[in-house]
Amino acid sequence: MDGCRGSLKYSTPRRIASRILSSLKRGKVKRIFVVGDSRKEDGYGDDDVAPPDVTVDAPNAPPERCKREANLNMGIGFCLLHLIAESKNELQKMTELRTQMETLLQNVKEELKNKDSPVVKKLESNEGVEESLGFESSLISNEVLLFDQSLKSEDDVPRDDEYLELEGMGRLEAELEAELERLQHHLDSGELPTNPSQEPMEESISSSSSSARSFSISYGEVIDPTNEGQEEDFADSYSGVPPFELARKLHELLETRQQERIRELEAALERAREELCEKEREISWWKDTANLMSKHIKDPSRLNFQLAQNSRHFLRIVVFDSCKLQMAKAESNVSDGLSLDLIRDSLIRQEDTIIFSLIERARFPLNPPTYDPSYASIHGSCGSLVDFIVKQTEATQARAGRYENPEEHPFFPENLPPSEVPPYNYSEVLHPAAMSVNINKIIWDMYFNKLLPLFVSPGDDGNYASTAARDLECLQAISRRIHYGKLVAEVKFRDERKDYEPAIRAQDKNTLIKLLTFAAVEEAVIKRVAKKAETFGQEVKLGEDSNHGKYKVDPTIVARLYKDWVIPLTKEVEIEYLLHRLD
Ligand SMILES: C=C(O[C@@H]1C=C(C(=O)O)C=C[C@H]1O)C(=O)O
Repeated sequence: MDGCRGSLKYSTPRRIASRILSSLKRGKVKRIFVVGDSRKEDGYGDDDVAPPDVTVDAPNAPPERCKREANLNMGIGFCLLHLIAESKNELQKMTELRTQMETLLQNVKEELKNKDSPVVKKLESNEGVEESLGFESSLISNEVLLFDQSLKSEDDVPRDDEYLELEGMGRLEAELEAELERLQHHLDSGELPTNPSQEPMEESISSSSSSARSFSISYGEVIDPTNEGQEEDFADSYSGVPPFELARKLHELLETRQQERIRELEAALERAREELCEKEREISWWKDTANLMSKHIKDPSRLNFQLAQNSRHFLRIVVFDSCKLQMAKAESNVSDGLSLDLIRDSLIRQEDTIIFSLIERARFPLNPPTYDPSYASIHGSCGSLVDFIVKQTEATQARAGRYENPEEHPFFPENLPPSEVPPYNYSEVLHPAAMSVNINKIIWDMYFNKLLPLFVSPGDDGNYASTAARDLECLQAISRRIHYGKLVAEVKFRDERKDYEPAIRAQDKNTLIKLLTFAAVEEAVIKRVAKKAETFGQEVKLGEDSNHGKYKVDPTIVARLYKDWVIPLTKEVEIEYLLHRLD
């Protein structure tokens, strides 16, 4: 280090430049010239010096004045050459000094890495630190700082969250610069401080030392004093801002920066998690939709009430449009086989089914426990036994494709499973509005609360499950017949479109009922079902012609069923369907 100190006795390039500038200011040269950046360590050679740009006061000055100025310029030129040569020497020595300092720094680093090194032991044993070590420690801190800055310089533009840190780094730089200036001052004066107590830095040392007491963790290669005594001793032997203080500030800055970064990353992670959940929900939704689409889009006429209940709004719109298109095709096709006669034939045939189902149900007494919700508590089911039977049967039949047929309507459409059988190409006759017409709740209420008590005997024979199964058959037959009103309405609408359309547009139910009603047909239906009930419900005995008025189901009740409920509810379905026929 002695050699280093000796080499620093020379004037610095900065001082040389300032002398030149001050001398030029005293002269008549108006514009100054640049010798070179004195802070550059590699400096300029003679060839590197830019030619001085000298301008005299006036181009047409008297000859004596020009001569004086030429002499002055020459003098300045010689002076400059001399100074440049001195600067070059100075820079060379600075370079050597730097090399020596780097070597020394490297040695200290290696020693610090080695726990048994005498330097560390010296620090740990609180035997004081030589001035040179203080200087090197400062350099180490400086190097760590520069290292950090070099990392930051990878980002050309500092991020917003780095401004705080940059501010801190600026403070550190200022402190280091002050330190270097103090060093420069000593170099200029030809001596280095050997005894810190003689320096006018006691205050600074004192404050730095006290703040360094809170320093507990060393960063990188900075030496960490482990107790107060060490710090004080170290501060005593140090002439400027202690390396501990610089390292502590650097450490705090880095810690703050890392904590902020962690918080940012955690927030980003949380946001990403939420977005992921949302995406998963969306994917699951699209999967459901795709399943429904794949099952129904091939044959939109098979869309039933279940789809109307379960599918999402947009799916309804898509399928609805598809259905409308196919409806137009169906209407233009005269051979779709739809006629009032055929429909009436079907209704007549269904009378048989209804009457036979009533006869079957009449085999059992009322069996009240079948309808008592408190009678049985079946796992996974709530409600009565008949509720359980109907729900389970409908679920099974739904999987078997029953409700793919537009003529079938479930009593519990909620949460019905989809069909698992290959689709059948049912004829596309009805308007899509048919999907939303399901009056099974009314039928359910009518059947259990009004009809059933009329045609079954009171009593309890314990056959509740069979009783419920027979009830379901009656319900399904009656429901099928009543919802056939959609087809009746469609055919009548097509036959007399010009009469129906104004009433539909006006949503005029009374006019629609008048258009739909055929009183003679209704009367014939009622008479026929009564006769069928007599025929189907008679006791057939060999050798006897007369039944003696005993029927399995009272024919008058069957007639009443049709008169009071089946025909009116059929017409209600017709009206509901027609009201949306032009949607
Ligand atoms: C079903 C028809 O439409 C209406 C309803 C009837 C019924 O439900 O049986 C009978 C006659 C009409 O009033 C039809 O004309 O056949």
